[in-house]
Amino acid sequence: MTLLPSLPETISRARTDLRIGLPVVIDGNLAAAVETLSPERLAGLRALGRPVLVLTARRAGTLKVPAYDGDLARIELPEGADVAWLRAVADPSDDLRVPLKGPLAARRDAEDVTPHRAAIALAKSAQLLPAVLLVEAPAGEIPQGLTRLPAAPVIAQLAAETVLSPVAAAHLPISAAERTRLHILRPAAGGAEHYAIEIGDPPRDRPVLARLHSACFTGDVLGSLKCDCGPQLHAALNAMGAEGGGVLLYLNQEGRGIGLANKMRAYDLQSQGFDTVEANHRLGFEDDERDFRLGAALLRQLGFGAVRLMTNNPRKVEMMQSHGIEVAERVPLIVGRNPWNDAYLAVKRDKSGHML
Ligand SMILES: Nc1nc2c(ncn2[C@@H]2O[C@H](COP(=O)(O)OP(=O)(O)OP(=O)(O)O)[C@@H](O)[C@H]2O)c(=O)[nH]1
Ligand SMILES: [Zn+2]
Repeated sequence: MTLLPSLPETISRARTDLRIGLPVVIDGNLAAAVETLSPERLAGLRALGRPVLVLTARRAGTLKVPAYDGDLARIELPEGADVAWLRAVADPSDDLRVPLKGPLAARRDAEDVTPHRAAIALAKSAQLLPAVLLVEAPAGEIPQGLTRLPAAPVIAQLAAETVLSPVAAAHLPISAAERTRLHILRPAAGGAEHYAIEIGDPPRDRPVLARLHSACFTGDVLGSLKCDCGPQLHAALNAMGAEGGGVLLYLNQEGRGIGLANKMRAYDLQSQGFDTVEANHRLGFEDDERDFRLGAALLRQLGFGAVRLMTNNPRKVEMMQSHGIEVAERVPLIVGRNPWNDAYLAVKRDKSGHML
């Protein structure tokens, strides 16, 4: 291990840089997150060349801008475009109040957009709006002291962040089972930690009752009626306690991987009439940004090879099976329905294929 940062460590630094408003350097381009960009740094980027606003095809689609790069759109900045203009284009919260944001001209020249793709992937990984400003800096004019990253390896690394190291574990009596052990595991690249809640004596020689539970602060902690996460969490723990053994993976993939701030943006859009999928798309995200390979890696790391998976989401079953975990049974987990989440559950059933 040299004293210099590895690629995962550099990515970890880059996430923080983007979140505090610093640009990063990707293959000679400076890239900054629109969400945290200051007027001074916008001026600094403009002094280097002609910045372009990079959006995902999902966000571009809601703005009626063609995504000539397939999954991305590179939008020219009109004269005088300031931080407020950039934010209004990137953030959909005002789309209905200020519907016309254009005209927006998208670049269609065949430049290599790998740096643009890496910048968007980093913004998503930093749980920021997936909108970045990118400018090619003339050689020799890249400011010293900024985090530098290679585009293609960043994309590959972000897609493969499933290596976790156990950090600590302890006995934690909970109401569902007094013999419970909480494990904390940390990814190599310094991203969010994830937890494994081991109930009783979960068998490793036969399919174990298991659940991959995605963090939901609003549901798990505040008892939100907008979703079914809280009741699912406690029903799963209680079932494992009653059975004398099970494992619940608590994956920090809040908001189906977009983070709590973006989930609250999505909730605000939902209060304007969009459904959960439309809201994610309007923000520039996919329906579901989670990487369930994490769950399979965690189960294997804890010595489990076969599960009876408590879920209504067939995609979780498929992902476990395709990543080496035998799913002997899908155990339905239909709880917590109420008038506030009826429509949400219906969208999960009708648009995301959940078995509800
Ligand atoms: N972006 C977004 N995320 C949501 C919304 N409602 C709940 N979530 C998140 O969705 C995740 C839970 O995923 P769900 O789709 O409800 O259920 P699932 O985990 O895929 O499937 P089950 O195993 O059956 O629970 C949690 O991370 C929640 O924070 C929403 O309206 N928008
Ligand atoms: Zn929830």
